[in-house]
Amino acid sequence: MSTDIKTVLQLNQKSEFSSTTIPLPSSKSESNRVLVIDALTEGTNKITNLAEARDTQTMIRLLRKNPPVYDVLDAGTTMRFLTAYATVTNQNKVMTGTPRMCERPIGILVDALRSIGAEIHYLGVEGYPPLAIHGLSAQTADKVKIRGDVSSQYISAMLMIAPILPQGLEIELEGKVGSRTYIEMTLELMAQFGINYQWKDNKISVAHQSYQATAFAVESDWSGASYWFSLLACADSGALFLEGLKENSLQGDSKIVEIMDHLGIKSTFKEGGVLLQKQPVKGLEKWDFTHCPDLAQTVAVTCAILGQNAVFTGLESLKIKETDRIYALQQELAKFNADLKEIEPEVYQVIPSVTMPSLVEIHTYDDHRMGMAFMPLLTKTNVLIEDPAVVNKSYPSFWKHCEILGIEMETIS
Ligand SMILES: O=C(O)C1=C[C@@H](OP(=O)(O)O)[C@@H](O)[C@H](O)C1
Ligand SMILES: C=C(OP(=O)(O)O)C(=O)O
Repeated sequence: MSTDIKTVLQLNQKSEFSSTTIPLPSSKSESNRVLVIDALTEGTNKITNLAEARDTQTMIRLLRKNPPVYDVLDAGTTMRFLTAYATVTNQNKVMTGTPRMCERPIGILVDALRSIGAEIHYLGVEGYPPLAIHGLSAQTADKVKIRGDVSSQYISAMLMIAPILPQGLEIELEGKVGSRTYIEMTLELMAQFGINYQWKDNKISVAHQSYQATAFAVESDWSGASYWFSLLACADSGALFLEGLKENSLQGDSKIVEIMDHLGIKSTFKEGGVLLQKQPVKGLEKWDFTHCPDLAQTVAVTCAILGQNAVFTGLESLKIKETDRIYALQQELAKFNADLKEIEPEVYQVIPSVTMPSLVEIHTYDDHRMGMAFMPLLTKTNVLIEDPAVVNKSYPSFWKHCEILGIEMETIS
């Protein structure tokens, strides 16, 4: 997605942040779900606060224009959710995306859809996009087994189309289930649009029924909020008010409150958002990211800066996201003499930085979270972020929000 012209953002060192309000973006995970639900609802919903994220804008554009080829660019949820949507609405559709998207597996979802009667062909490598969908003319099964340890997005995709299927659907989750909070988000949103479901042990059942038109306002994005928690944790002093966040969120990444409580941030929920203040660092010994994988980069960088030798588990899915995030973290942490070291299979330890160069240039690997997670390094040194527009995937106003905080920056082409 990056251009050939190398654009770099220079962030000048700064370590104090006066009490400032940050207007967060809306959640792309919630937005992309309600857009699919909306497309499957017969009446008219009133949906507000949809995300500015490119992933969401792509979803809106594809649903509105309905082209024969759904090019989702690098949006995982858009790829997985629209594959199921195009199938259940019995359309002929080619699903494609960026070269990286065509390396992200989709075979588990395709198998699940085929097992209920869908006709789907691979146009390139078996198990990966691009795909040709030829709809679902008749439902041939009402039960499906899906393994839960690769991506929860396959399960969310099947759940959202389940009420539309003439026979409904029972999904049996096989093995370890990762990103469970995202499955819960899907079900909770479906319930808000009138859908009844049952989740007992490893089986989720959804009978045939209709989505009910309703009003829904998308919440602010907890994943995007995590970078501001990290910035304050790494800063010498200050306070921040993050607008629009609610304590009882549908988003599992609200776990950042608990994680950052160990890393020197006190969070107080108030009318209209959450106030972040500094408190003594209690220390983070270990954390399991199985259900909040998108926080791993934020917390790894924070620990590396704060001298925390934390042990991380539950990082398996990071290798198949926008980039191999484990490799990317290891490469970029090394630039300031830190590491994310695999100490046992699938167990990683943050090796914090002891000496900080006077300038660190961060490569972003076409991954928005690489660009944003390394921003807090500016509390310790000058930072160059390559391809700053990478943040557009989830948080296009990220650098504008850095400016609100008085972070000095300069774009160099
Ligand atoms: O359903 C969702 O909105 C998401 C689920 C997670 O993916 P996996 O289920 O692949 O871990 C997460 O990493 C992604 O950013 C958004
Ligand atoms: C992994 C992510 O998104 P997706 O899988 O939807 O591309 C993300 O936003 O960090």
